[in-house]
Amino acid sequence: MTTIRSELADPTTQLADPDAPAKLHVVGGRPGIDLPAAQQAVADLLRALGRDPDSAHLADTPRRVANAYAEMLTPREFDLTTFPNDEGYDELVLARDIPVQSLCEHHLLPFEGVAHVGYLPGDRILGLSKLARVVELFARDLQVQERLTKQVADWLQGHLAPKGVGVVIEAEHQCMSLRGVRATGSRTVTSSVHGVLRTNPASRQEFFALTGIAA
Ligand SMILES: Nc1nc2c(ncn2[C@@H]2O[C@H](COP(=O)(O)OP(=O)(O)OP(=O)(O)O)[C@@H](O)[C@H]2O)c(=O)[nH]1
Ligand SMILES: [Zn+2]
Repeated sequence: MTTIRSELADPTTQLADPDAPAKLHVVGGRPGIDLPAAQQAVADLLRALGRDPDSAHLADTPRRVANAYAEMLTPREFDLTTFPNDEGYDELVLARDIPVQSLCEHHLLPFEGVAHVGYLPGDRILGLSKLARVVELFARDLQVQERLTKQVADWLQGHLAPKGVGVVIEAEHQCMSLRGVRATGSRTVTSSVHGVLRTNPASRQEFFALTGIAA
């Protein structure tokens, strides 16, 4: 099997061709994280909040916080493994309840929930774990839920070229529960669908029914 490298979120490499490589190596980490600068910024923030970052209790906090943000903003790399659809499987494949953990770009607070990711295969089927890996690829970023949902759907459509793709994300935003409106327990639902799942009402309805969301 061939492994090729893809820039993060580059949708140019098609795997729809049966002769295409069976593995696409997807680069994980994001450029631009400067840990010493982040550490200094956390120390400055603590000071601005009236805390003493040099006190015994807080001495290691800037390092921990900088590392925590770096980890939360760095998706793991993986191989997008596909197989020929030799059996001509032509029904939906749906992975439900994939954990989603991301950071709201407005408040730098987490939003967490689940994604339901489905596709209608074309010439190739996808290793099942890869649906969760693609969710992580875009979730480990500063995000809004709408963009995250669309990026996962667009990326799968671009790289796998299936007959259709659907993504639903249900998440609770800590910026809406810990602070601000304090609407604890409210979950936001977003969706993005492509191909047959968008254009064919019966397929669309089946997809949303399988996710548990009324179409
Ligand atoms: N559309 C969208 N909005 C989000 C998301 N995450 C957080 N927000 C919202 O972004 C908005 C930012 O609004 P602002 O009025 O600038 O910020 P704010 O004063 O902190 O707002 P409050 O949260 O209402 O106190 C808030 O309404 C958040 O709830 C998201 O994923 N998608
Ligand atoms: Zn927010």
